[in-house]
Amino acid sequence: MTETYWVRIAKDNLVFSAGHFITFAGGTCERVHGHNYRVEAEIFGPLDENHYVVDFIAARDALAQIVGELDHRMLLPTAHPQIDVVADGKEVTAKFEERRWVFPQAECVLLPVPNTTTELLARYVGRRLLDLLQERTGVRPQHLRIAIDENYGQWGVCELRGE
Ligand SMILES: Nc1nc2c(c(=O)[nH]1)N=C([C@H](O)[C@H](O)COP(=O)(O)OP(=O)(O)OP(=O)(O)O)CN2
Repeated sequence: MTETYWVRIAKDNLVFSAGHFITFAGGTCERVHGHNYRVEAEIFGPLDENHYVVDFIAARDALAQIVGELDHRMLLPTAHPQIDVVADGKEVTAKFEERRWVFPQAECVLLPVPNTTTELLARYVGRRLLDLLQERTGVRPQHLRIAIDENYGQWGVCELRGE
Protein backbone atom coordinates (compact mmCIF):
# COMPACT_ATOMS: atom_id res chain seq x y z
CA MET A 1 0.00 0.00 0.00
CA THR A 2 1.46 3.41 -0.89
CA GLU A 3 0.44 6.71 0.62
CA THR A 4 0.42 10.03 -1.23
CA TYR A 5 -0.27 13.32 0.48
CA TRP A 6 -1.10 16.73 -0.77
CA VAL A 7 -2.80 19.90 0.36
CA ARG A 8 -5.29 21.85 -1.67
CA ILE A 9 -5.78 25.59 -1.21
CA ALA A 10 -8.98 26.86 -2.79
CA LYS A 11 -10.31 29.96 -1.11
CA ASP A 12 -12.86 32.54 -2.16
CA ASN A 13 -10.42 35.44 -1.72
CA LEU A 14 -7.79 33.97 -4.07
CA VAL A 15 -9.08 35.97 -7.01
CA PHE A 16 -7.44 38.69 -9.08
CA SER A 17 -8.97 41.05 -11.62
CA ALA A 18 -6.59 41.84 -14.43
CA GLY A 19 -6.44 43.04 -18.01
CA HIS A 20 -4.75 41.17 -20.83
CA PHE A 21 -4.88 40.26 -24.48
CA ILE A 22 -3.54 37.19 -26.22
CA THR A 23 -2.77 36.17 -29.76
CA PHE A 24 -4.03 32.95 -31.26
CA ALA A 25 -4.17 31.18 -34.60
CA GLY A 26 -0.80 32.63 -35.58
CA GLY A 27 -1.62 36.29 -36.05
CA THR A 28 -4.94 37.19 -34.46
CA CYS A 29 -4.60 39.56 -31.54
CA GLU A 30 -7.48 40.06 -29.11
CA ARG A 31 -8.71 43.45 -27.92
CA VAL A 32 -7.71 44.37 -24.37
CA HIS A 33 -10.16 42.88 -21.91
CA GLY A 34 -10.21 41.64 -18.34
CA HIS A 35 -11.09 38.61 -16.26
CA ASN A 36 -11.70 37.83 -12.62
CA TYR A 37 -9.17 35.02 -12.32
CA ARG A 38 -9.60 32.43 -9.56
CA VAL A 39 -6.51 30.58 -8.35
CA GLU A 40 -6.27 27.17 -6.69
CA ALA A 41 -3.15 25.24 -5.69
CA GLU A 42 -2.35 21.63 -4.87
CA ILE A 43 1.01 20.90 -3.28
CA PHE A 44 2.30 17.34 -3.05
CA GLY A 45 5.04 15.85 -0.92
CA PRO A 46 6.07 13.86 2.12
CA LEU A 47 4.83 14.72 5.60
CA ASP A 48 7.11 16.83 7.77
CA GLU A 49 7.63 16.72 11.55
CA ASN A 50 4.19 18.33 12.00
CA HIS A 51 2.63 15.72 9.72
CA TYR A 52 2.04 18.50 7.19
CA VAL A 53 2.89 18.49 3.48
CA VAL A 54 3.09 22.25 3.90
CA ASP A 55 1.51 24.55 6.44
CA PHE A 56 -1.86 25.72 5.06
CA ILE A 57 -1.15 29.16 6.46
CA ALA A 58 2.19 29.54 4.67
CA ALA A 59 0.68 28.34 1.38
CA ARG A 60 -2.44 30.48 1.76
CA ASP A 61 -0.48 33.63 2.61
CA ALA A 62 2.01 33.12 -0.23
CA LEU A 63 -0.86 32.69 -2.70
CA ALA A 64 -2.59 35.79 -1.32
CA GLN A 65 0.63 37.75 -1.90
CA ILE A 66 0.87 36.55 -5.51
CA VAL A 67 -2.80 37.34 -6.17
CA GLY A 68 -2.27 40.80 -4.68
CA GLU A 69 0.67 41.41 -7.01
CA LEU A 70 -1.52 40.65 -10.04
CA ASP A 71 -4.78 42.27 -8.91
CA HIS A 72 -5.94 45.38 -10.80
CA ARG A 73 -2.97 45.20 -13.17
CA MET A 74 -2.46 44.92 -16.88
CA LEU A 75 -0.65 41.64 -17.61
CA LEU A 76 1.82 41.88 -20.48
CA PRO A 77 4.02 39.14 -22.00
CA THR A 78 7.73 39.91 -22.38
CA ALA A 79 8.52 36.75 -24.38
CA HIS A 80 5.89 37.06 -27.10
CA PRO A 81 7.39 36.71 -30.58
CA GLN A 82 5.08 39.38 -32.08
CA ILE A 83 4.09 41.62 -29.16
CA ASP A 84 6.89 44.04 -28.34
CA VAL A 85 6.74 45.25 -24.72
CA VAL A 86 9.02 48.10 -23.63
CA ALA A 87 9.06 49.73 -20.18
CA ASP A 88 10.75 53.11 -19.64
CA GLY A 89 10.24 53.41 -15.88
CA LYS A 90 7.09 55.49 -16.22
CA GLU A 91 5.09 53.84 -18.97
CA VAL A 92 4.91 50.51 -20.73
CA THR A 93 4.35 50.46 -24.48
CA ALA A 94 3.12 47.30 -26.16
CA LYS A 95 3.06 47.01 -29.94
CA PHE A 96 1.52 44.41 -32.21
CA GLU A 97 1.76 45.16 -35.93
CA GLU A 98 0.10 48.59 -36.38
CA ARG A 99 -1.51 48.58 -32.94
CA ARG A 100 0.03 50.30 -29.91
CA TRP A 101 -1.05 50.44 -26.24
CA VAL A 102 0.51 52.62 -23.54
CA PHE A 103 -0.07 51.93 -19.83
CA PRO A 104 1.26 53.47 -16.60
CA GLN A 105 4.09 51.15 -15.57
CA ALA A 106 2.87 50.98 -11.96
CA GLU A 107 -0.37 49.45 -13.24
CA CYS A 108 1.34 46.68 -15.24
CA VAL A 109 2.96 43.36 -14.47
CA LEU A 110 5.47 42.24 -17.08
CA LEU A 111 5.45 38.47 -17.20
CA PRO A 112 8.21 36.29 -18.70
CA VAL A 113 5.74 34.33 -20.83
CA PRO A 114 5.15 34.08 -24.59
CA ASN A 115 1.39 34.69 -24.23
CA THR A 116 -0.81 35.52 -21.24
CA THR A 117 -2.95 32.42 -21.61
CA THR A 118 -4.45 30.98 -18.48
CA GLU A 119 -2.13 27.98 -18.73
CA LEU A 120 0.96 30.20 -18.75
CA LEU A 121 -0.42 32.40 -15.97
CA ALA A 122 -0.76 29.16 -13.96
CA ARG A 123 2.90 28.35 -14.70
CA TYR A 124 3.94 31.84 -13.57
CA VAL A 125 1.93 31.57 -10.33
CA GLY A 126 3.34 28.08 -9.69
CA ARG A 127 6.95 29.20 -10.06
CA ARG A 128 6.36 32.26 -7.89
CA LEU A 129 4.69 30.09 -5.24
CA LEU A 130 7.68 27.71 -5.19
CA ASP A 131 10.04 30.66 -4.66
CA LEU A 132 7.91 32.16 -1.89
CA LEU A 133 7.46 28.84 -0.08
CA GLN A 134 11.20 28.20 -0.22
CA GLU A 135 11.85 31.69 1.16
CA ARG A 136 9.26 31.39 3.93
CA THR A 137 9.48 27.75 4.99
CA GLY A 138 12.95 26.74 3.83
CA VAL A 139 11.40 23.91 1.84
CA ARG A 140 10.83 23.95 -1.91
CA PRO A 141 8.04 21.53 -2.81
CA GLN A 142 8.98 19.17 -5.61
CA HIS A 143 5.53 18.82 -7.07
CA LEU A 144 2.62 21.21 -7.32
CA ARG A 145 -0.36 21.98 -9.47
CA ILE A 146 -1.86 25.41 -10.05
CA ALA A 147 -5.29 25.82 -11.60
CA ILE A 148 -6.61 29.19 -12.76
CA ASP A 149 -10.18 29.83 -13.81
CA GLU A 150 -10.46 32.62 -16.37
CA ASN A 151 -14.17 32.65 -16.92
CA TYR A 152 -16.57 30.67 -14.68
CA GLY A 153 -15.33 27.15 -15.36
CA GLN A 154 -12.60 27.65 -17.98
CA TRP A 155 -9.53 26.41 -16.11
CA GLY A 156 -5.91 26.40 -17.24
CA VAL A 157 -3.76 24.06 -15.18
CA CYS A 158 0.00 23.75 -14.84
CA GLU A 159 1.76 20.97 -12.96
CA LEU A 160 5.38 21.59 -11.98
CA ARG A 161 7.74 18.83 -10.82
CA GLY A 162 11.30 19.15 -9.64
CA GLU A 163 11.77 22.87 -10.43
N1 LIG B 1 -6.95 27.12 -23.48
C1 LIG B 1 -7.19 28.44 -23.50
N2 LIG B 1 -8.12 28.91 -24.37
C2 LIG B 1 -8.37 30.23 -24.41
C3 LIG B 1 -7.72 31.11 -23.54
C4 LIG B 1 -6.75 30.58 -22.64
O1 LIG B 1 -6.13 31.31 -21.85
N3 LIG B 1 -6.53 29.26 -22.67
N4 LIG B 1 -8.02 32.43 -23.57
C5 LIG B 1 -8.91 32.93 -24.40
C6 LIG B 1 -9.17 34.40 -24.36
O2 LIG B 1 -8.64 35.05 -23.23
C7 LIG B 1 -10.61 34.79 -24.50
O3 LIG B 1 -10.77 36.19 -24.32
C8 LIG B 1 -11.52 34.15 -23.51
O4 LIG B 1 -12.75 34.12 -24.15
P1 LIG B 1 -14.12 34.06 -23.38
O5 LIG B 1 -14.12 32.97 -22.40
O6 LIG B 1 -15.18 34.06 -24.40
O7 LIG B 1 -14.03 35.37 -22.54
P2 LIG B 1 -14.86 36.65 -22.59
O8 LIG B 1 -14.25 37.58 -21.60
O9 LIG B 1 -15.01 37.13 -23.98
O10 LIG B 1 -16.22 36.15 -21.97
P3 LIG B 1 -17.69 36.09 -22.51
O11 LIG B 1 -18.37 35.21 -21.51
O12 LIG B 1 -17.62 35.49 -23.89
O13 LIG B 1 -18.15 37.49 -22.50
C9 LIG B 1 -9.60 32.10 -25.38
N5 LIG B 1 -9.28 30.71 -25.28
